[in-house]
Formats: sequence, C-alpha cells, structure tokens
Amino acid sequence: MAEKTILRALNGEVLPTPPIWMMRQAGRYLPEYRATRAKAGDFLSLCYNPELAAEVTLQPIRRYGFDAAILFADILLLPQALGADLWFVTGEGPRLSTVTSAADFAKLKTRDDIHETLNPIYETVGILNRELPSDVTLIGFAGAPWTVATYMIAGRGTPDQGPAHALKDSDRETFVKLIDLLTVSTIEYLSKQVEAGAEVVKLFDSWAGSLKGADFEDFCVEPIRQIVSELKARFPQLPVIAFPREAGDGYIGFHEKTGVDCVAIDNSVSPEWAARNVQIAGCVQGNLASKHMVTGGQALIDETRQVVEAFRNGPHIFNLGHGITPDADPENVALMIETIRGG
Ligand SMILES: Cc1c2[nH]c(c1CCC(=O)O)Cc1[nH]c(c(CCC(=O)O)c1C)Cc1[nH]c(c(CCC(=O)O)c1C)Cc1[nH]c(c(C)c1CCC(=O)O)C2
Repeated sequence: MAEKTILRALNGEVLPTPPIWMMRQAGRYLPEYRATRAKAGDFLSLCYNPELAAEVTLQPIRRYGFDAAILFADILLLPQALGADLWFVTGEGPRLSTVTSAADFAKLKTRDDIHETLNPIYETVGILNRELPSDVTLIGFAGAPWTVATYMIAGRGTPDQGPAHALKDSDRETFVKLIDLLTVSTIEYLSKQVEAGAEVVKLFDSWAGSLKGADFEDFCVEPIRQIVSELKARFPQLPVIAFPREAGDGYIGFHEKTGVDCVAIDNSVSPEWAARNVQIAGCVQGNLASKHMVTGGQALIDETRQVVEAFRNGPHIFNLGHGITPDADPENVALMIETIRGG
C-alpha cells in the first residue's frame, strides 16, 4: 500500500490534511537557489549538472518539509535534445531556433537520439532517489507536446501562441508531425525518469488555454492521452498528473478523457467550481494564487483556508495555481504551510 501522502492522495484517498508542494519551489525567490545557480554559472549549466541540480531540488525540502520534490530541469531541454538551439536571455526568458517548415522539421533528431543530451537529467533523478527523505515523493516531469511545440515554433514564449496557431493552420502536416515527434519523445524521456527513480510524473500544458474546440481535443487531450496510455502500459502503478493550464471548461472530464490520476488546476477557476466539476472524477492539485506568496498577510491565510476547505471532501494535493515568482517572500511560504498543517 502506498504510504507517502502524495501517493495516497493520487490513489484517491481523502486525507485530513492535504499534502503540499509548490510549482517552481526550487527557484529564484530562495537565496540558497541563487547561490547554487551562481556556482553552476547559468540556468542551463545548473540543469545539466546532476550534483547541483539535485542540491537545488533538495533545498526547499530542507527549508519547508514539502511532501514532494520536483526534479530540477526544464520543459525546453527536450527540444534541445531533439536538436534545437536553446539559450536563456536574462530578464526575458528562453530563446530557441525555430521550426516553421517541413525543412526545419526534417533537421530534428529522433526519439532514440534524445538520451545522449538528457542523460545528466536521469542522473539527477538517481541522486534524488537516494538522498530524499523516505516520506517525500519524487516527481519527474515534461512539457506537454502542445506547450513545447509553441516554444519550438515561435522560438520564444508568446502571449497568444500566435506562431504555433499559424503553423497549425497553414502547414498542418508539419505541425502534426511535430506534435507526434514530441509525443513519442516525451514517452521515452519520462520512461527514463521513471526507471531512474521518479515515482510520479507531471505533464505541464501551460498554454492549453489557447486551444479551443476540436483543437483542444486534438492537441491537448489526445497527446496527453497517448502519453499516459503508453506510460501506464510500461509502468502500471505510475501515477500521472497533468496541468492543462487555463483550460476552463476543458478541465471537466479531463481525468476520464486522458486517464491521468490527478488534474492540476490554475487560479482562473475557483476551488469551489473545481471541487464540483473536476474533483468528482479524481484527485486535483492546486490552486492558491501565487501572488499571495508576494503579498502575504491575512489574505494569504484566508485564501489558503478557502482552498483547503473547498477541496476537503475529495482527494487533494495543495499547490499554487502557477509557479512561485522570483519576488515572493520565503516567509510567506512558511506561513502558507503553517496555515495548512497547523490550524
Ligand atoms: C513554460 C515552462 C518552462 N519551464 C517550465 C514550464 C511549464 C510550467 C510553467 O508554466 O511555468 C517548467 C519548469 N521550469 C523549471 C521547473 C523545475 C521544477 C520546479 O521547481 O517547478 C519546471 C517544472 C525550472 C525553471 N525554469 C526557468 C527557471 C528560472 C531560471 C533562472 O534561474 O534564471 C526555473 C527555476 C526558466 C524558464 N523556463 C521556461 C520559461 C518560460 C522560463 C523563463 C521564465 C522564468 O524566468 O520564470 C519554460
């Protein structure tokens, strides 16, 4: 039987106190993270340095006693392993070489080539598997195909994912080939993480909200369904979390359609709505607004209690609605945890 609280919640158990972790819990709001990143040189060097990547993964566990640790890496390492150039511009975000034609697509590598680049990531998982406290669950992750494709097509983050929608409409064949390549590569990438010791995997579809109607079914739901189905064929006990951010009504039925064990909820919907419409089908994760980690005070306490209360009759993992931001105050994280566990 699963003993760790996160695994129990993922298994459908309703716990008196929800287990807790935070998206981007290893990040720039922590002085110890900034010090380790400086030691590594830059963000990507940190991702590819197994000792230091494991160290930053462990930092928030030591400081706060979270119930889960998430592997320190990035969703854009997979495109890099497929042959895209990747770099980060300080203060702006990621940049990649673009895929906007059949000729660009033809230059990408195959699913069998990715491990050469990604081996250090599996090594990080192995270190964490040995070093994490026995009650802490290790979560591996990847981006979902649509979200990763939006970065590969545009070469950067975009407010409306315009370039990806444009390719989908103008050269559907190339677009679909890219989604398919990402789907099969993600299965291999996550399988290696599981073999190295990840106990749960999470798929981040951060830009799911811009897919409407049939596009949502074809390019958010269907690739995630395929990934989950193949992972569960290989690892029948593996719990999977998906985060179709800002899916709105698309959250309804997401467990059943994709086969995931847990749906992570952003804060564009209320926890009461998510309890009524999504948690009825299985475990949910979320969804305190991350701004409270910046602003703190009574509003943080009140809203934390509201999230716990709304989800208390079903399986729930407490998390933010999106990643914690660099301007967050580490004291507010402690206050959130104390509010959940202490009273
Ligand atoms: C879209 C996306 C990316 N990466 C990720 C997503 C999906 C989740 C989401 O919507 O936030 C996922 C991600 N990125 C990172 C993790 C590690 C695990 C964690 O602590 O959650 C995870 C799970 C580390 C990171 N990834 C990044 C940082 C900051 C880099 C730094 O230290 O300078 C971290 C800690 C950089 C990154 N990486 C990415 C962007 C757009 C940026 C720049 C924006 C920013 O600076 O926050 C791509």
